[in-house]
Amino acid sequence: MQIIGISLVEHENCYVVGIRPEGAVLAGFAEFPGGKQLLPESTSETAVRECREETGLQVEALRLLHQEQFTYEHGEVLLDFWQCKLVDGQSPDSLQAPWKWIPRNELDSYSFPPANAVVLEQIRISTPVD
Ligand SMILES: Nc1nc2c([nH]c(=O)n2[C@H]2C[C@H](O)[C@@H](COP(=O)(O)OP(=O)(O)OP(=O)(O)O)O2)c(=O)[nH]1
Repeated sequence: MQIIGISLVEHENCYVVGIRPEGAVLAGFAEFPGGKQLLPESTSETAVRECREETGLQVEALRLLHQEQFTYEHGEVLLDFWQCKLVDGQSPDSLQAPWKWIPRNELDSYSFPPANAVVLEQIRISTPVD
């Protein structure tokens, strides 16, 4: 099973969202920044590292919002979804294209992979952190 760390980066009621590229598994689906755990890092470290590598944003992980085990055709994954915020001094404008800040109430209009359903509902009913 693959262990995946994912960043749910919230800032002023918006979240960082991308579209999975051609050639990737689940190409064309929306995604939060994340990827495979590289031992010996923890999944919160994975989430922070992948966010920096993929989006240019330096974030800190606040808490594990949800853990989801899911079986895709390409294999079984364990997804750790970490609620994250920008570190002090990190401008939201540093977000690299094609990633975007998407308002919470617009997340519904994106097609995320099925393993994201529960965490998306949690985000929908949660209170903004800042
Ligand atoms: N990043 C990300 N992956 C997700 C989300 N939802 C979801 O089911 N996944 C799945 C798709 C993949 O099976 C797995 C992430 O693996 P990946 O292949 O993108 O990881 P990676 O960036 O380390 O990949 P690579 O460098 O080896 O290509 O998690 C999500 O919101 N974000």
